[in-house]
Amino acid sequence: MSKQVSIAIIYYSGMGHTKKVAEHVYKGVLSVPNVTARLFTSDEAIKEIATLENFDGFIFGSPTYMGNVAAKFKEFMEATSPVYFRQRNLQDKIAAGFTNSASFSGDKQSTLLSIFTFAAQHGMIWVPLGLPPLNNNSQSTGNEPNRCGFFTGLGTQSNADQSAEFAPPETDLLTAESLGARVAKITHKFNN
Ligand SMILES: Cc1cc2nc3c(=O)[nH]c(=O)nc-3n(C[C@H](O)[C@H](O)[C@H](O)COP(=O)(O)O)c2cc1C
Repeated sequence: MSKQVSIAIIYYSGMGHTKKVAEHVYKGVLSVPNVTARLFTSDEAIKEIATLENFDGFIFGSPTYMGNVAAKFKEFMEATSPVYFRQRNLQDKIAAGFTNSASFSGDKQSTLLSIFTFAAQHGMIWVPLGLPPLNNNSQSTGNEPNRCGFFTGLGTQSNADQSAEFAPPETDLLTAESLGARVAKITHKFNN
């Protein structure tokens, strides 16, 4: 019988949009058999930092604020340093990332690269989004999966004048589920 694996989704969200994306990542993870998952805010993760080594895979998410991860998410990143950087307890775990912001680009790539670098410093194994960007030709409707066109991780877009009740749109939430399912399947394969 294959071993059950566990995934932690750790995110920060100031106004709820990134939280909504995180919840759909979580839903995608749970769609895969023999996988358990837990959603942590970055503050919760800081308080329970010693429990993180029990997870097999991680999906990190932050809104893009001023072209990078939010300061509160950076606090979490730095909190892992004394505990894990020297002990290498997160070495060889699976990792992926997502970010949400108001503009289609909005410098989201910078945020994804910060999350990637964080994972790399811990020796984690990075899983990119794995979906082609289809919103890039004259036939595109703008509702394709990965409509923001990122490869490194997931980028979602929430209109600046819409609350988390209305943004990001359904297509981004489905893309988030796809990332969750992909990370769950790869974590499962890697550990079995
Ligand atoms: C301090 C601050 C900085 C921001 N910087 C950016 C930015 O660099 N690029 C962008 O596209 N949107 C930017 N935004 C917009 C947010 O990314 C957007 O509102 C996002 O949906 C917020 O996610 P949240 O509800 O999870 O906090 C910024 C918002 C704030 C409050």
